[in-house]
Amino acid sequence: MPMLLLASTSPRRSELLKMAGYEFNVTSSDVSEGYLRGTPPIQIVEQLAARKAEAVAKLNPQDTVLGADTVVVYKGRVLGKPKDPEDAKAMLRLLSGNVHQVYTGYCVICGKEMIRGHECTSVEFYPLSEAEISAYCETPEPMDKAGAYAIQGRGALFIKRIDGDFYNVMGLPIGKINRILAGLKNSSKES
Ligand SMILES: Cc1cn([C@H]2C[C@H](O)[C@@H](COP(=O)(O)OP(=O)(O)OP(=O)(O)O)O2)c(=O)[nH]c1=O
Repeated sequence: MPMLLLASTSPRRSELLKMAGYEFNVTSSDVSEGYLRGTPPIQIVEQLAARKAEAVAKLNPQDTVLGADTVVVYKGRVLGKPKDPEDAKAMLRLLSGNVHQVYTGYCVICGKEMIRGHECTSVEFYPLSEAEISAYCETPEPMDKAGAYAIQGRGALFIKRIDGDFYNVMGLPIGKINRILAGLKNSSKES
């Protein structure tokens, strides 16, 4: 039976799909997250999401596959996951007191159909003290998150304002994805 496959090991993406009532399997795509310096963020997240989905779809052509990728962008600088706690501190110093954008690219592949796109959310941080940044970076929370914070975790304390989809910041714009998946179901019923 055709399945929904999430081409992502991100526990947050699984959590959001589960919350939305989907039954799915998780498959790691093992796609390298490299991109060329200077590539626009929209291109980065859409291409990486497509690479992740394509790698899984190739091995599971009968299934519907969802890939996604999230980056944080501050003044044109693309911040992925920090390399180590010092890198995480440097990212948070940049974001402190400022507005940044979070881009999540997504790609859904179902047979010959491929739907890709992105969602952008603006996030404003309160000014953070050096003590706050250091204490946060002693916890594991920032290490596997783009921009070195988790809006859904203790990083919530940094947030002054957001403009856009909260779930997009967590790694998956679930409302939009649900509409795309529902559209696929309806179009397969019609044909
Ligand atoms: C900004 C932010 C990011 N994140 C997470 C979402 C993503 O999981 C992660 C960015 O890394 P990604 O490379 O998008 O995803 P991933 O490595 O976790 O999973 P995979 O490559 O297998 O798809 O940062 C949060 O959980 N909360 C936040 O507030």
